[in-house]
Amino acid sequence: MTSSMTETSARGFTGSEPAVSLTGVSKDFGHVHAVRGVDLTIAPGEIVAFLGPNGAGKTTTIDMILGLTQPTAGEVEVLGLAPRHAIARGLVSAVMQTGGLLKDITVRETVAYTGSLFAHTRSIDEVLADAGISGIADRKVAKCSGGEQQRLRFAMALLSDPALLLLDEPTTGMDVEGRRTFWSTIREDAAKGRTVLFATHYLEEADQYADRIVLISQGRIVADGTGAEIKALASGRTVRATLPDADTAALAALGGVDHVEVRGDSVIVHAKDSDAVARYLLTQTPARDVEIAAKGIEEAFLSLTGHDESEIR
Ligand SMILES: Nc1ncnc2c1ncn2[C@@H]1O[C@H](COP(=O)(O)OP(=O)(O)OP(=O)(O)O)[C@@H](O)[C@H]1O
Repeated sequence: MTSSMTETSARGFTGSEPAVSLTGVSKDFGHVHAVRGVDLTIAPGEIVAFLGPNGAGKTTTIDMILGLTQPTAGEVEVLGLAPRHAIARGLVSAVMQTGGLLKDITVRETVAYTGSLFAHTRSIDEVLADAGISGIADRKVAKCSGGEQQRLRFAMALLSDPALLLLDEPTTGMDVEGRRTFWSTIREDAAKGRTVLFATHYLEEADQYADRIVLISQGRIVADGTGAEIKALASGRTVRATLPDADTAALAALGGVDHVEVRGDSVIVHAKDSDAVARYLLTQTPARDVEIAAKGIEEAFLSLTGHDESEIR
């Protein structure tokens, strides 16, 4: 056990409770059902990606874990405590996407200023080193790249030595190299035992940096597994064609077809063997405008949410 985790236990967290426990959690904003009946347990030390398209409910769920918003129904526990209590004990920190930095002070001054707001914190040099920004400690925030500013936010989040770190789309706007450096810093730190939950739109990012991916769509968990398991769901291709009155049963019966959908005059077929579908459409039907595309994550969500939930869990 590291000294930091011993210190964490002194704040009432023994490490035996789940880092995050959501039971039947829903959140409505008026008539918008942002989160619908989510059950999720994250064990201490896991690195979990919340993967989902725009509006899936990722931020709303993270906000509930942070105690920033209350669920309409269900229960949220963080390290066995109500979110607000866990935050008050410094057990949870967050790295959000933007905002919160003063441009005219240096990186070190920013961390020192944040540290001065807490009663007990780790040393400034230690968190700068863990976030990989000791070398730019005297640089003005305004002169830091987007990636460096995110690592500064990460350093600030490390001051309380949280057991749980939440990151909401932390690499938005960063280039590939910036992303890689940012994530290798996070992973190195997480290896010491910190639990990390991050939201992302990118399957690749989730696959590379998380141990487990929770796929969320329209407020529901539609899949939960390793990167390889989730990638298998997102593999295959989509064949689209203009075909009024498509015989969906015949299409669904073709080998390797996962899902058939009709939208107006178009038919959309998700399939492992797209050639067989295209051949069928072009030779056996009056289909026009046949297009084949790799099934991206958005298509995977569509095909997943088109299934009965019990089939894909
Ligand atoms: N304060 C609010 N008032 C009304 N509707 C809201 C509010 N916050 C979120 N929503 C709605 O709830 C749904 C889920 O939003 P949320 O921000 O959680 O999704 P997300 O997965 O984080 O999306 P993104 O990737 O775009 O950040 C959306 O339909 C959104 O418009």
